[in-house]
Amino acid sequence: MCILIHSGFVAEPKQHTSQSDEVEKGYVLTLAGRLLLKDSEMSSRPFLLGALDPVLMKPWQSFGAWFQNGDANPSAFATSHGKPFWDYAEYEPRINHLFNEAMAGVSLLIAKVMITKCKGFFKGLKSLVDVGGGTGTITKILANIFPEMDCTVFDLPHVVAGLQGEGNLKYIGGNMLDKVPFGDAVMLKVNFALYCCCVNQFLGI
Ligand SMILES: C[S@@+](CC[C@H](N)C(=O)[O-])C[C@H]1O[C@@H](n2cnc3c(N)ncnc32)[C@H](O)[C@@H]1O
Repeated sequence: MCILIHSGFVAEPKQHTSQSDEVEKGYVLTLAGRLLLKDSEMSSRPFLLGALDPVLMKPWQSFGAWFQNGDANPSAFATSHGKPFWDYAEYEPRINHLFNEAMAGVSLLIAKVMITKCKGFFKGLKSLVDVGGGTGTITKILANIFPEMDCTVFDLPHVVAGLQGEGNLKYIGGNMLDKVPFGDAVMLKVNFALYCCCVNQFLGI
């Protein structure tokens, strides 16, 4: 509880009992703490479950080997698992699903901040391509708000497999290293950094 209080997920308000001056101990969730609840509107739970999965934890133990010994792998993940993350996720449906859910969870918070703070940016655009757009959480919201804008979610084929676009939203599977279909605007987001900025904007932490 001390660690959770120190990191701002739980608070310990001072409560006085009515009869005496005795102080009762109690804990409440802070706004940040509520993001960890399963049923919270913008739950970060899938993101944490993803980050703490053994497959994604293992690379941290390979950092030493990756930095030293002239390791030519592109990442510590490849050192641990023999291939880069995206190639691994292509053949491991559990990891593909876990990762996509994690991204979709944090994307709701990102979308909320984008439409409250940056809505003006999208006004008047005829088309938009969300490169590396995952399962399209953010783009679906934008497509709804701007029905006149043609929206495309572009991601790896195994990520968008089986997803059906509707109205002004479509999905394209492909590798951005080969070909990116450019629109008026291209969104290319690094979720974690964006997420931290949004938490800061939204919750002030
Ligand atoms: C950090 S996630 C972003 C998720 C997404 N922005 C969202 O809101 O859910 C990065 C995304 O880039 C995709 N990606 C990685 N390499 C790619 C490539 N070469 N071509 C297309 N997409 C790629 C991944 O599949 C993943 O969905």
